[in-house]
Amino acid sequence: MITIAIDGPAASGKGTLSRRIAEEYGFHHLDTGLTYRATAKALLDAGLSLDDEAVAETMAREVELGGLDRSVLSAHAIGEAASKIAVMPAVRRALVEAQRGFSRKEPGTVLDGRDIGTVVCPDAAVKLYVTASPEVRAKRRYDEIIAGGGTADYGAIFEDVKKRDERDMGRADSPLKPAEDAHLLDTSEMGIEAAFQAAKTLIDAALKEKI
Ligand SMILES: Nc1ncnc2c1ncn2[C@@H]1O[C@H](COP(=O)(O)OP(=O)(O)OP(=O)(O)O)[C@@H](O)[C@H]1O
Ligand SMILES: Nc1ccn([C@@H]2O[C@H](COP(=O)(O)O)[C@@H](O)[C@H]2O)c(=O)n1
Repeated sequence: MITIAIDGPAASGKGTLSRRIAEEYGFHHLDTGLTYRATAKALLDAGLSLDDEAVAETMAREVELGGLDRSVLSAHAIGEAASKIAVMPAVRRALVEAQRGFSRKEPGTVLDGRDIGTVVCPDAAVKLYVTASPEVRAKRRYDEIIAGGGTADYGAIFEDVKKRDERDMGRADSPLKPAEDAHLLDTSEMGIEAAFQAAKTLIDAALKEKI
């Protein structure tokens, strides 16, 4: 069983890259951000507070990894709520347990998130930390919304990206940071295909070393 751990800040492209890598190697993929989003959505839908850790933990334990729908969970308000409940240790414990179970699937898995290389799968065969400047990430998010037919304000998205970084990097439990043995991949000046090729080169070299 091989696990590839991919971490990085919001809109760095880790999800796009992870899906591509999973397809290339024939591995199962889990976007762990969706597990936080599903927990937050369950609380919002039930009209429950985002501040009650015990209630949030109960919702986290009910998340089904097979039922995560990216199109439903991608709403901005759900992402904001997800990053708020992601600071709660009990929520993280519940979701990390489920994510670790997923990571053991054969023949291999790709998990992306904020704490995969540091907490969820510290023994992953390969760890990548994907990043890009906040300006580039905000522009990618802006382009994504416009391409989907929506309206967007670049300045507001830029502020959101910075706020999300602060919350994810500044929390006490499992803050976003590169694992000590992660390969850094800055895609600020790379397109999707170039980023994939750079990741594949790193993964192939790392896997060869392990054999
Ligand atoms: N290297 C790249 N060059 C240009 N655009 C990219 C690149 N990588 C990803 N994108 C685009 O940027 C947007 C954000 O990518 P993606 O959703 O993969 O980021 P993410 O890190 O998974 O974000 P989040 O954690 O917030 O879900 C998407 O529209 C994607 O197509
Ligand atoms: N391993 C993870 C994944 C996500 N989070 C939190 O969820 C928020 C939403 O994640 P997206 O990747 O879908 O944008 C994110 O901002 C994090 O706060 C996490 O803590 N750990």
